[in-house]
Amino acid sequence: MINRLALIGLGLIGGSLSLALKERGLVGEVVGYSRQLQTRLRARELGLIDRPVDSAAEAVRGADVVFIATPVQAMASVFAEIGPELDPGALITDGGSVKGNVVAAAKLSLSPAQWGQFVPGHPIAGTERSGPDAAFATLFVDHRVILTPISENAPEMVTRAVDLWQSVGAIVEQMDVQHHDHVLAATSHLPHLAAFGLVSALSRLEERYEVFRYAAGGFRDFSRIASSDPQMWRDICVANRDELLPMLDHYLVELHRLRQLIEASDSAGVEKLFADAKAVRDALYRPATSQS
Ligand SMILES: NC(=O)C1=CN([C@@H]2O[C@H](COP(=O)(O)OP(=O)(O)OC[C@H]3O[C@@H](n4cnc5c(N)ncnc54)[C@H](O)[C@@H]3O)[C@@H](O)[C@H]2O)C=CC1
Ligand SMILES: O=C(O)C(=O)Cc1ccc(O)cc1
Repeated sequence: MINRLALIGLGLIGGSLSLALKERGLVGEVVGYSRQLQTRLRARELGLIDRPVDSAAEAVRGADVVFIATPVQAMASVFAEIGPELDPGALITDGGSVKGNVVAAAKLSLSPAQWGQFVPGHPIAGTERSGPDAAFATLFVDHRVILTPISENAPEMVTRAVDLWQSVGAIVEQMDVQHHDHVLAATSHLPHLAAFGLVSALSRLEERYEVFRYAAGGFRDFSRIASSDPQMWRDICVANRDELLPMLDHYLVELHRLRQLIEASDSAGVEKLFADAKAVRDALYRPATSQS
């Protein structure tokens, strides 16, 4: 049971965690801060928080759990601001999609004792929607959450972070920071880059209106995540550039290979590449029915 939860960043992720805890009766009071007053008021209206406050520092005062859910590049200023007000027993954790830059920012701003209270985390659950209105209580159910504990964490702090996420239905795994950023560059950051890039490229075509008018389901599926929040994804791509750029180059090599196969009218080569990719994708998602 959490007595007082401090939520910093009142959007999809922060709001959903709060709703999930509230729905289960696992939290006493939720105090919330988000940069814009309008967001704070809307979060209270929607029942995501009980008490809006005017600063991150004020939010963490007296809180036994602090959850930071701002875009990742905003977290450095949040850590700097909350340091002086943190309770010595508080669990500090976050939901940022990149862990390396968040961990570095926390280390820079927190005192040595507070640094051991910080258990970095990342729920692998979300949607393309953002803001307080996008939050919903079941977001984390049966989804993975990756924790990337640091060596200075007391085991009790890590256990509290694990319990927090398990209590809202998530499946918790642990890995080191660098490995997290490497893997997520491949499975999440690169696909978002590809979707934003495809929509951007098509939108620059002279015949763009016709192109989009005749877009089929495939375009809709592939491009959904290009409706995600631009600021959030700007932060992720820049923060994780060291892992993302080699992954992007790897993808470009594959696209170039595909281009060469098509240019050579190498039907067998194209089919083999597609068949191999289909087998991997089908094995991952095991379609209920096969229609071929
Ligand atoms: N959207 C998604 O599907 C997922 C997002 N994440 C991560 O969770 C974090 C939050 O993402 P969302 O909830 O989707 O974003 P969101 O845009 O819905 O909410 C973020 C909130 O933080 C506020 N904010 C920005 N700068 C701030 C600052 N300096 N101080 C206080 N508040 C500030 C924004 O105004 C906004 O209300 C990000 O780090 C993101 O990478 C993790 C998993 C999934
Ligand atoms: O909308 C989708 O399908 C997502 O992929 C959501 C998402 C966005 C960012 C994350 O760090 C994790 C999950």
